[in-house]
Amino acid sequence: MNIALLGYGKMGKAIEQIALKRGHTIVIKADIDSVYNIKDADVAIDFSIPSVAFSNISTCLNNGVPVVSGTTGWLQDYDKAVALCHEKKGGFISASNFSLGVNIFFELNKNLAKMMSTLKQYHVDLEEIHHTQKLDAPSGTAISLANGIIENHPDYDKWILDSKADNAVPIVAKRIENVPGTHTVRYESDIDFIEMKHHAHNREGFALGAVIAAEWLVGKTGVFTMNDVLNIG
Ligand SMILES: NC(=O)C1=CN([C@@H]2O[C@H](COP(=O)(O)OP(=O)(O)OC[C@H]3O[C@@H](n4cnc5c(N)ncnc54)[C@H](O)[C@@H]3O)[C@@H](O)[C@H]2O)C=CC1
Ligand SMILES: O=C(O)C1=N[C@H](C(=O)O)C[C@H](O)C1
Repeated sequence: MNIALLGYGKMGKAIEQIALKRGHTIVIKADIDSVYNIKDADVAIDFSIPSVAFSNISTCLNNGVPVVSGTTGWLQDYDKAVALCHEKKGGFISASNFSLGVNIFFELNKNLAKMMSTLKQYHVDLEEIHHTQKLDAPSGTAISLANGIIENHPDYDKWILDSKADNAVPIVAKRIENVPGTHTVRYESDIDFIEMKHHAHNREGFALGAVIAAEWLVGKTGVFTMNDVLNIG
């Protein structure tokens, strides 16, 4: 496949390595202010920055190029991207986290929330730790985990960052040099706690998942998630 990388930072470079190993060709490496013809690509993979993600995705969909989006922090425009994809009969996958491990963790989180939904003695907390260059907080993955709890536990209907409130899943965001991404879900009672943690050793899992999603998306029409790609959940 001919792949366009929209964003050639830490993730763009990690994706390039995996894509080349899997026999693909990188035809566009677009970063800030790059000029390119997106139609040169069979599929685009956007790992850029929150303020440009929607514009990059729109460029792809308006030109008939399927697009995989890993950028986080642009959720306010997600519904517009979905509408544009349907209007143009394009292909679009967005995920807060493309790694297989985190997608399994998402399912465990939903199941644990269901089990906890009648056990009022336990209270949930989320923590995410990322490198200090990260632009958004909380992480997209932490928001997905919080939503998994909200959908399955009647005591929670929103999330809150670095604070506490009734009916809110509290999320603490920490920034520490060189951490690729660590997420912890913890249920605490007066007697004990139960904790689930996903720790990425490096960015390889995110990059591999994004390339697998791109391979899967080509030739399909619609809006998809990683559950469709991995057939889990
Ligand atoms: N969904 C997932 O599995 C993962 C998502 N991410 C997300 O991906 C995004 C990128 O992460 P990193 O590569 O670590 O960040 P990064 O800061 O290393 O790279 C982002 C790149 O986008 C470039 N950029 C700025 N304007 C652009 C434009 N108009 N078009 C194309 N590129 C432009 C920047 O110059 C920079 O090189 C972040 O939002 C991060 O949260 C990161 C890892 C995994
Ligand atoms: O910015 C990152 O690095 C990461 N961002 C994603 C997120 O916001 O959840 C995924 C991963 O944790 C790495």
